[in-house]
Amino acid sequence: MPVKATSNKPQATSCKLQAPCSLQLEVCSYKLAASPNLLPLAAYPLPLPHMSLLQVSDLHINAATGPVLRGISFETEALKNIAIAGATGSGKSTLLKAIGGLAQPTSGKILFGGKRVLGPDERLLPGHPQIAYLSQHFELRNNYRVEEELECLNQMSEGEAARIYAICEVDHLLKRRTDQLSGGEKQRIVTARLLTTRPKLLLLDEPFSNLDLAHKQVMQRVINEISTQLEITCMLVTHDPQDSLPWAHHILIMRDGLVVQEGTPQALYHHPVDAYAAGLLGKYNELSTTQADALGMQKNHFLLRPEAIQIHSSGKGPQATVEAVLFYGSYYETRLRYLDGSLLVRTLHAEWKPGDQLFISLTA
Ligand SMILES: Nc1ncnc2c1ncn2[C@@H]1O[C@H](COP(=O)(O)OP(=O)(O)OP(=O)(O)O)[C@@H](O)[C@H]1O
Repeated sequence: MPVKATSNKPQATSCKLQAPCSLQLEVCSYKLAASPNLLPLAAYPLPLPHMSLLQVSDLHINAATGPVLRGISFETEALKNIAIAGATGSGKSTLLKAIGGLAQPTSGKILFGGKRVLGPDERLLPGHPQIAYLSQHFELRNNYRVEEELECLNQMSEGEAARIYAICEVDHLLKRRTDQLSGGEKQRIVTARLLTTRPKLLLLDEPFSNLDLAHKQVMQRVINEISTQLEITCMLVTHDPQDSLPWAHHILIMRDGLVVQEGTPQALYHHPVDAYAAGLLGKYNELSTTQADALGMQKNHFLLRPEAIQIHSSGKGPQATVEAVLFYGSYYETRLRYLDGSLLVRTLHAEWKPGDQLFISLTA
């Protein structure tokens, strides 16, 4: 019987670093039965090419209110784009924070380049030197120039930093004050600031959630360049399948603190384990037995994507009545009344109107 994650948010504490400048770190604090002792700072060698970049094994995080992560295991290689999808409260942010050393595991292991990632209870300064976490709640100091903000964590030469600023499309903003920026510009500056610390893994927590289409497209371009030009592995939490499907090499589907399915975008889109997984990656129809039988499908219960059904104005086969036709720019969605339920069908053209009787079949 799965344990439901609670709806209480974690205690996010802000840890202000003073030197060389202040940076907000989001650290999750959980009440643990026993906190491990402080361990000495470890050396962080780069992972060898044959090694997994990241290995998460049986990761559990318990909050005072109940389990948040309940035994997560997966591994990934360098330069594979990983997307994490899941309903609100399924544990996506907590997983990212644990990977970044910002949330303390209750049990289980996170290895980065073969070495254990220490949690915030085990390090004086929470976080991992080669893992950067871009929070949904990033901050810039007020009344500073962008170039001053960017200097604060910079470990790079002038030329290298200039490349980062160009990739993040902030090079034209360097002389601006931080209170004269849009949300999207601020986000790219925080991203550039993180990149000047030379991370090997960049964790992006819903980076598109507050952006309009134009800023979103810029950020998508920036993220692509970060992995291709800078060779930094990116892991992205997103609610939108339009962000994850074309970008990811591998997707993790989370539910109630568990990874319930993982695989390539194609495998997950076409073969979801259940309606929950199907719904996270796009629209779907869940056919009744009657509907499935009439379409010649064997199973009692069947999930069908809207584009897996064809509409014909004449012919033979099951009939359906048009209820609504919705225009989405590059395609139409037609809602049909079909036997004991409805059906959503995606088409490029729509020559029919509500009330029309049509024939349907499965796409070959
Ligand atoms: N420190 C904590 N104490 C208590 N509950 C917590 C704590 N951290 C997380 N939770 C709970 O665990 C669940 C998972 O939270 P998390 O923020 O990781 O989910 P999420 O999938 O990222 O959600 P969203 O998509 O809304 O950002 C939520 O129900 C949250 O309230």
